[in-house]
Amino acid sequence: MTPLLKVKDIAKFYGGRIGCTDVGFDLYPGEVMGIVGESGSGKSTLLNCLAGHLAPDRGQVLFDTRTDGLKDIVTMSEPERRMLARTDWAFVHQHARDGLRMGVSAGGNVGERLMAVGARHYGDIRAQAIDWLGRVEIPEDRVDDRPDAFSGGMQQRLQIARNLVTGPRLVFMDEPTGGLDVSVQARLLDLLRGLVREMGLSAIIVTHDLAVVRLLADRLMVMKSGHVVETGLTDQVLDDPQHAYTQLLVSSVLQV
Ligand SMILES: Nc1ncnc2c1ncn2[C@@H]1O[C@H](COP(=O)(O)OP(=O)(O)OP(=O)(O)O)[C@@H](O)[C@H]1O
Repeated sequence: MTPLLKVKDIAKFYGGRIGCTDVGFDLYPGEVMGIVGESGSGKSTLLNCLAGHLAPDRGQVLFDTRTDGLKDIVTMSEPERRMLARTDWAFVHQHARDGLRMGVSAGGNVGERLMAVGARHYGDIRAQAIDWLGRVEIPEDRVDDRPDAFSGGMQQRLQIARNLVTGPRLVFMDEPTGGLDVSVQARLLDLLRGLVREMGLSAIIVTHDLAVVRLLADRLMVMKSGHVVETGLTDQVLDDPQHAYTQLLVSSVLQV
């Protein structure tokens, strides 16, 4: 099987400081990869390099495009990358307002993504938007409200609807439950898990929360100081960590 994403020897430096280095892995269709590590370990730098938001200093990020097979997104033209970001990719930001248009209604936020991939019929777009609001547990009568009128959890669910409505093949998530109350986090995690399974999504999830990866990720990559120190199946890594740093990470969570 061809990997959906093939990452080869990625490195990004900020002046003399390491952002991330020597990162390589394959992600197969339907697979969810978690990236964990303490603050400053390079998770966001790596995610942004993978999603085409940041140009790495070295390496390749090959994506299995529908038309041309594996193509390096690092050397791809900007319009091509933008097209991918609108169609096959989705990016769920930690702060919903970074991924939403705050001046546009909830229905408009979801519908806009559909229009970006060519939907034109107003009635269909509105119906699909309402259907997706329902899937993320936002009542239909809130469709014309702006995101500012929503709670943090609702905003995050709206951002997820906006991202998934076009059926992307790869979803990048940056701390999707960060900054929310614990009870809201649990509900959001449940919802995300359901959607990921139902849609057979491939995803890369960055988080410092091991509970998030335990629930969502098939595989785990542990980062420290810009390097990957351990990879493996999520349960294996969390239940039997091999690297001293992973052991510390797991035990510090258990003590909470
Ligand atoms: N724009 C930047 N300019 C200079 N150094 C940066 C920049 N962004 C990140 N870094 C540095 O790169 C390293 C990795 O940072 P990064 O934000 O990727 O880590 P992280 O694991 O995502 O952290 P957090 O969980 O706090 O977001 C850190 O040493 C950080 O200080």
